[in-house]
Amino acid sequence: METLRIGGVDCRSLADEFGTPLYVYDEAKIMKQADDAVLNFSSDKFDTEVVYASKAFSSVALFKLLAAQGIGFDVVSGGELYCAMKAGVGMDKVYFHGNNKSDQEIEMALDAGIGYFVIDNVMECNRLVGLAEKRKRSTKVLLRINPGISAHTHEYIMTSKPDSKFGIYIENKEHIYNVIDTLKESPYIRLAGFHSHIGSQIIDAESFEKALGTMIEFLAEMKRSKGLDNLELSIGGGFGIKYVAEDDPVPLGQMCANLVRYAEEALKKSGVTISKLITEPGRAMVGEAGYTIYTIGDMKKSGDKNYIFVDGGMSDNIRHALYDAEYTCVLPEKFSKEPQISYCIAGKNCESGDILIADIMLPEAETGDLLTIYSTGAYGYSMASNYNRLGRPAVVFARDGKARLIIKRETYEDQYRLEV
Ligand SMILES: Cc1ncc(COP(=O)(O)O)c(C=O)c1O
Ligand SMILES: N[C@@H](CCCC[NH3+])C(=O)O
Repeated sequence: METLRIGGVDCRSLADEFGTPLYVYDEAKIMKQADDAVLNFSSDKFDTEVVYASKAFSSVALFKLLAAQGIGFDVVSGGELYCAMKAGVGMDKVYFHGNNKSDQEIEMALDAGIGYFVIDNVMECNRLVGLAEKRKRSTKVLLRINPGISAHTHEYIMTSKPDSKFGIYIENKEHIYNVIDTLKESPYIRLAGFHSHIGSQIIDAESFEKALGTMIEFLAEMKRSKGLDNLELSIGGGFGIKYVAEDDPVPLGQMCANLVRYAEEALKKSGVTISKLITEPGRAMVGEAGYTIYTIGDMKKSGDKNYIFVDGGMSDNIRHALYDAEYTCVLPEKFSKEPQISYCIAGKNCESGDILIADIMLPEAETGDLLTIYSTGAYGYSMASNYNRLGRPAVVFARDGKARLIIKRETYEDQYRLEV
């Protein structure tokens, strides 16, 4: 029988061995994305580094896999940093992001000897300088600049509007100079460069080029006004992936190659140099490699909707409820049957918005069938919750016909353990 295999393992075997709902990653797909990014993000004019934005999905197994490919890590919390530490990744390749790092998180990162803090605002800069001095720890810093580029994506995941909560707006020279001058005085902290990130799931290459061009002009201005040159520049991540048939994103490797070439040309024109160009893909590294397998439970017709209820829902994937995100799915054991019925795929959470796919044509479904949603590898598990006290699913890596558990299913007991 024709069926869907992930990493060479069929969905029924995965469901029987690990239960459902289940997150499954095709390990070879992740490695290919990592390889493509590292190979194509390179230049003979400056150093380059690919950093994985681990908010998309973090786990010790994944961090080990990516570290072995030479990739660095963007973390935004003590928790993500802890995961990187447990995976034993090189701390010099860790970048600590976030717009409200606590003192405790800053101290943890300083003590761990991370490579870079990406400073979000003036207050954070002052706290970091004070804490580094108190602990006698040195570190490098990138300052996050909001270049004010509006990219075509969902409003909730744009980060570069002038009033965005992230970074310092490019026109706010008072705050930018304040950070630069403060860091100049610090014996422990060195300003290594600047960072920008314009949003997520951006499909048009033009927005990235605009942001890069704006940041290079900004570097030229910093050279003129502050004598800063040959700094590092991070252009963030945000590269879109394919969720549904209409999505046609530029492949990650191609995007990386284009951005490097664009940067080389823009730098030449503007007369500034950089020592390193950094990019931070999250979604594009893991999104399309991830699948969620559910078991179909009850079904019902309500109004003109044919509901399929699955054994998970917004608690394991909130993206449709939050951003109207679209997905596609199959019944993996009815792979070769003609789609003939329009279904609404809903979860078991107690919320009307608990929908995973609003409308999709599938072959006739029955209770007990498996249902597999594609491209759930980014911001699925990482944004999962315990709503209604459903446990987070297990996560599995599959490769060459073998599957291995990398995160256990959360049990009632796991939740009860936190009670006092
Ligand atoms: C600072 C920063 N870098 C990188 C990313 C990764 O974004 P994406 O997963 O869209 O590639 C994000 C998230 O949008 C981010 O906030
Ligand atoms: N979590 C979002 C994107 C935000 C990316 C992080 N700044 C998503 O699922 O698409």
